[in-house]
Amino acid sequence: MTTPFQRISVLGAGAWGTALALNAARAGRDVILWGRDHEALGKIASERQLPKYLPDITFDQPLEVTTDLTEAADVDCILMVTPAQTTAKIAEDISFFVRKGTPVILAAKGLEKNTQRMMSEVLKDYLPQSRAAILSGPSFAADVARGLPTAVTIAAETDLLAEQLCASLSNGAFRPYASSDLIGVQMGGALKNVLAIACGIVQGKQLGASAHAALMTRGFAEIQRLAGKLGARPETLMGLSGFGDVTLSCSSAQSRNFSFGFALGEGKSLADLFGPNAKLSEGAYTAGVAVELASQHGIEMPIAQAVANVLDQSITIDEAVAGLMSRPLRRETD
Ligand SMILES: NC(=O)C1=CN([C@@H]2O[C@H](COP(=O)(O)OP(=O)(O)OC[C@H]3O[C@@H](n4cnc5c(N)ncnc54)[C@H](O)[C@@H]3O)[C@@H](O)[C@H]2O)C=CC1
Ligand SMILES: O=C(CO)COP(=O)(O)O
Repeated sequence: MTTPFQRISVLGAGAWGTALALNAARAGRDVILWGRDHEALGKIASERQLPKYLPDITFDQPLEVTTDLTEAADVDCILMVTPAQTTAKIAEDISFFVRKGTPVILAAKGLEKNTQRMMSEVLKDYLPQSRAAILSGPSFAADVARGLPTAVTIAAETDLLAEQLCASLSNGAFRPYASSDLIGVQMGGALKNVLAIACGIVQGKQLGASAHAALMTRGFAEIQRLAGKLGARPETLMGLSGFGDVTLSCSSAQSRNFSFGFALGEGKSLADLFGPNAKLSEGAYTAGVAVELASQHGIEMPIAQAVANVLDQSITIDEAVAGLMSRPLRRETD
């Protein structure tokens, strides 16, 4: 039988970090949740609630919390669950305390701006003594926090480690599948957020269900092209962390990326959407990185390009739609 990692810390007490901490507790693990907001952590510990990120949910598990990174590093396994652009800083802050060989599961779905690094590359640079893993797949934090069922993929460099991590986090409502395709699992998760913004725009602008399905399909082809070029395995992209998460995030208003796009499509301004109470939309950061990577690798990603251009305000949504519809005709599978 695969031995689970018993003592687990979760770095990041937002929606997904808190949901994953609850999930690990349900799996029978000893969990400690690290965050920087004393007040929010206090509410999690004393009232079993996180109103800002998980409204209307009272947790079925008690959670131990800390603001001390040293304590959070003194565990058998770490889950890093803060936004992608913060992974480097947190990995750097904790690096002195993490023991050699500690598995670190990365759950952020994004690519780093400016450096274009995947999360596993960030980890290698700042926490080289750790063993990287990726958790990704169709999983809204609120669903997981409520204990609703889903399945995800956990990738690690060895099958044994991936299986151990799956055994550590699985419970009656959370079914992880093991993989050794770190690139495929993280690229699927990062790129689907860009496509979810595009699909939200189409819905918000009322371009119709046919446009939505066509965009999702062609966007998925783009994801397969870029991720495949970077080394992802095709079967990974057809799995939970690729097709599965595209299906979820591109068709549900529960997705923050989809609803960000929807609001844009309805005519909300970018200034409003990036305002002080803005919800995290990882795709807004990843769009530009995806386009840069595509250009470096000679890959066409017209939908990601259109999202990036709408976000940098170099074109309007109407121009983006017209541009996509007037591209030269070609074979579907080229
Ligand atoms: N919410 C969801 O349903 C899912 C989210 N994810 C991914 O998980 C990652 C985190 O997302 P959420 O938890 O949903 O976001 P969130 O916005 O709910 O929470 C982010 C948390 O990170 C903290 N944080 C931000 N900057 C920080 C810093 N520099 N140092 C320490 N803490 C910092 C915030 O205070 C907050 O507690 C994202 O990459 C997202 O794509 C993945 C799967 C599901
Ligand atoms: O990744 C997610 C679901 O699998 C969450 O998506 P959003 O960040 O768009 O809410």
